Amino acid sequence: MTAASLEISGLCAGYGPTRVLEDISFSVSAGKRLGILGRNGMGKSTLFATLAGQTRRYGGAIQMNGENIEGADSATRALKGLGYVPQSRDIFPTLTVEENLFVGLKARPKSAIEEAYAMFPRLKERRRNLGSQLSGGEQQMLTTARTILGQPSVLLLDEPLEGLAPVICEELMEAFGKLAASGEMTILLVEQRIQSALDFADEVIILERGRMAWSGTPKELSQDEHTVETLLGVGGLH
Ligand SMILES: Nc1ncnc2c1ncn2[C@@H]1O[C@H](COP(=O)(O)OP(=O)(O)OP(=O)(O)O)[C@@H](O)[C@H]1O
Repeated sequence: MTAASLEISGLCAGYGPTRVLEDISFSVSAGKRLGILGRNGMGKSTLFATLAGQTRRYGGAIQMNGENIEGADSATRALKGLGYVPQSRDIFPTLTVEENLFVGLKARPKSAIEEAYAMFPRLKERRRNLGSQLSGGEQQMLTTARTILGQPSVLLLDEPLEGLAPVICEELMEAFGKLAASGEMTILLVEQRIQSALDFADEVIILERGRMAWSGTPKELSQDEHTVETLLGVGGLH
């Protein structure tokens, strides 16, 4: 597993005739962490779905390690190392935790699921439970672990903390921090919990009505009250 760089330039995309993203350009170096912020409906999930090849692209380029992938279908992008954990926590409800994890292994040996259990020990405790019997936090752990077993070089995490208790959020953010620190993955995180995203990220971008409205470091953002208030709709970060 080796982290890949990601370069997005002039990306325009949407759904059928509806344009959502306009002229999005940014890059993330291999092994770095990008936080993507913005209020509801500003295009964050559409950006991830577009990177994963699940929307209509009107123009622009997506490069992983310098290779253009915007013309490839979703399955090919996944094979090239793009791992996407959607907001919907797509697990198989009628399969057990362990069976769900087997799906993520692709051609890897079954023993590799120990990597998932090392990252999320709760999943090992619940390995014989059905997906439908899991709590929201456990479902998030399962869908994340299943994607990571595929050894992605770029990982897209869409609002992993949504609706979860603070203690579970901490557990997840700690696991993401370890993954990022391993240097084996480039991680893009969409998150409404602004402080969690800022604690995690090396760089941040903010989307506003489908366009890039701001980019900089977490430190620059936390010192820029005007941007925080106008683009994120909150009065301050501390
Ligand atoms: N499948 C779809 N078909 C048509 N329009 C869509 C679809 N999914 C999202 N949209 C529209 O695209 C725009 C951006 O939505 P998106 O879900 O990307 O925003 P978001 O920033 O991720 O919001 P949230 O934080 O609420 O998840 C919205 O106007 C939304 O209504």
